[in-house]
Amino acid sequence: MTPDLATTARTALACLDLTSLNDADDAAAIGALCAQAAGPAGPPAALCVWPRFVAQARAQAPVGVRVAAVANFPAGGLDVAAAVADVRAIADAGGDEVDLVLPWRALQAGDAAGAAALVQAVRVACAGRTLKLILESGDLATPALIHQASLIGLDAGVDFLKTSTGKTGTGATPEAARVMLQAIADHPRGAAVGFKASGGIRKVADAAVYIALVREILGAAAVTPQRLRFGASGLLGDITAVLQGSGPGNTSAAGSY
Ligand SMILES: O=C[C@H](O)COP(=O)(O)O
Repeated sequence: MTPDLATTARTALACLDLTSLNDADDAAAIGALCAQAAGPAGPPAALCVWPRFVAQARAQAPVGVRVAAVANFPAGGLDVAAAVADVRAIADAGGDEVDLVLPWRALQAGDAAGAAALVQAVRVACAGRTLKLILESGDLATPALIHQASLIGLDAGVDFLKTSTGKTGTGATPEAARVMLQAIADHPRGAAVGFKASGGIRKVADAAVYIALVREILGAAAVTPQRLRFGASGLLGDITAVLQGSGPGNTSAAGSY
């Protein structure tokens, strides 16, 4: 049975990494993000910001909302020391989660070992924190490369596979999501790994597509913030509109998955 739009909106909110990763971000922008997280619809799963804003987000986010920050972002280079420095800055500022960009261009060029080495080094550097690996699936483009990138993350011990930075032409696609989800399902540690759709997700109807894929491939029990996230800078508005339009008593994020 297809969940109704309000149920989908509640699920999307509970699994939302409310994101602000603009070059022009300043303290006011992060303050506004934290205010959004405390809005009438209810709290998201996390905030996702630049490393320099982790301390402010930590101080201003509603209780229970996790703080994520990006590393090796957005370019996804091969500089291990710089990526590890990003992680250390996030950890020192109290961040809970790291969203790391895979060196996807290096992978495309045939340097899978170099890409894997950076992910492995970051996994060690952020031990104890949630690590999401951004594959930049829209640019990897082929199922074979998306699958290879997924295995790099799964073998390195990441906690989530994430589609996109939202900074290149193509963001999340159902086709790439299916490849990533199947890689998770087929991997020995897959039961402990989640999926994060990001890049261009603006409507609850967009989120419904990925919720259905997670339910189909990982099972209904995986449709929780522990195994499903949405990285989005422009989804909360539609979530709020759907929940407000669904009548009184439907503004809580708690809801069936
Ligand atoms: O998760 C991180 C992405 O930057 C979000 O992409 P978006 O701005 O298209 O929602």
